[in-house]
Amino acid sequence: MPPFVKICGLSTPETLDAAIRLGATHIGLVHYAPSPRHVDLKTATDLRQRAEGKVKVALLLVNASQQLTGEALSQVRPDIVQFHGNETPEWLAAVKRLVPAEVWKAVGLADAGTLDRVRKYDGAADRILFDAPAAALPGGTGTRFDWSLLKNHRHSIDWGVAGGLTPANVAQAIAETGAPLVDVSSGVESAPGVKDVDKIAAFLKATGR
Ligand SMILES: O=C(O)c1ccccc1N[C@@H]1O[C@H](COP(=O)(O)O)[C@@H](O)[C@H]1O
Repeated sequence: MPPFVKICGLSTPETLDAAIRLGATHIGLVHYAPSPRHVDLKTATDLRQRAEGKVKVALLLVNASQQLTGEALSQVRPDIVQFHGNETPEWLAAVKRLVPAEVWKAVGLADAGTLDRVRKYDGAADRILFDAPAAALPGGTGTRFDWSLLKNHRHSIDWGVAGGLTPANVAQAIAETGAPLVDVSSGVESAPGVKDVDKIAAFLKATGR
């Protein structure tokens, strides 16, 4: 059974429609001003409504204030909120009590010890997304981590792999980690923030979707 596939950082109706048509199970909208994939809340809401009932929509936030988080979630009404900064388990649990959305937490996977430390999110998050450790930006940089850290990985909640995935390496990432979900952003772009439909197609094909 192929993993779930999330295409993150979509910002136009055309690329959103293509991702859905080509078989993505999830799409991501980035609301984080420093990102080249940032969309304002009006655009995020329009794209979310366009995708309604066709694919699961994640809204990605990074260390957003309480006010911004509330505004974004009540306006966009995503299926999933993906926290990609230093958000605490307590913060995730508080959000989960308030909104009817899945809560995901991205974590930079630097070493085997991270796998133990990340268990603090069990119970607060619905899914852990393993990504490369944060660099200039906390994600979306095309940097991969050592997939062997996830060999035979078992987790009590759902999880997935992100970071530096491309059409050329995603099959290997799936084979090495057994990830139930893979997430890609810059690996399906022709320039930062510009999604490439041919690369999205190649990526989905390589996952078995
Ligand atoms: O996509 C972004 O611009 C972004 C900005 C800030 C935090 C996370 C971001 N994207 C997420 O990072 C992973 C990895 O991206 P990439 O495939 O290595 O480019 C991506 O899957 C998004 O979920």
